[in-house]
Amino acid sequence: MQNHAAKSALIETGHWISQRGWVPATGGNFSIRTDSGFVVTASGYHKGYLEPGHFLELCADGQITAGNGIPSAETALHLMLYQLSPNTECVLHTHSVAATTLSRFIGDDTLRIEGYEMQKSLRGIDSHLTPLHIAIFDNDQDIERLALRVADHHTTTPVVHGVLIRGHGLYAMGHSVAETRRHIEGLEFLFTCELERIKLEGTR
Ligand SMILES: CSCCC(=O)C(=O)COP(=O)(O)O
Ligand SMILES: [Zn+2]
Repeated sequence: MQNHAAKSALIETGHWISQRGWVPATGGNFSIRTDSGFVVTASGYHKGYLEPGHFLELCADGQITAGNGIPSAETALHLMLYQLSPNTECVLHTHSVAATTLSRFIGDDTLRIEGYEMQKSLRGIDSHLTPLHIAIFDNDQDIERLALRVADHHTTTPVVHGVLIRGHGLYAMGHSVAETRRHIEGLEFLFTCELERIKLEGTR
């Protein structure tokens, strides 16, 4: 994809994600793999109101080649996800209430989801009986260290659809912008269902 088309796709994706309440304030960041490297959102902007000037262009090794401002504070994690999965074309990071609270409630390092038809919204899953495992990493203000922890985990348990950062949000990935959006939407739905289920079970 060319840089111009990538920025347009992320602006439209930002509207869509923001309308769902998944990127409040300045939360979240987005990127796409391009013909010349990557396009990533600049740091500190509201992702529902992105403009063409709110992006940085990076070359394949992550160095800035064009754009104003500073790249997202979480760029290192985006770059690591592309490095781990050569077929990944887009990474979308959200700060939804469901992803933030569920990742804090689950004390384990994995969220296990099973029994939902909507698991089939994720690439490679064709039954509600196929267990879905989403890794949860403790949050860290040192994003390069966090990215290395994700890489270390990936060596034994490949990251396929995305990861949760505890008390922070979701990183979703896909082989196209459309697939990444479908993964975000499917995962957010599943997280909301799990939160509701946990709340209901508490009243039993
Ligand atoms: C209040 S948002 C805190 C930073 C963050 O987690 C995020 O997703 C946005 O950071 P960016 O530098 O990409 O704007
Ligand atoms: Zn974030």
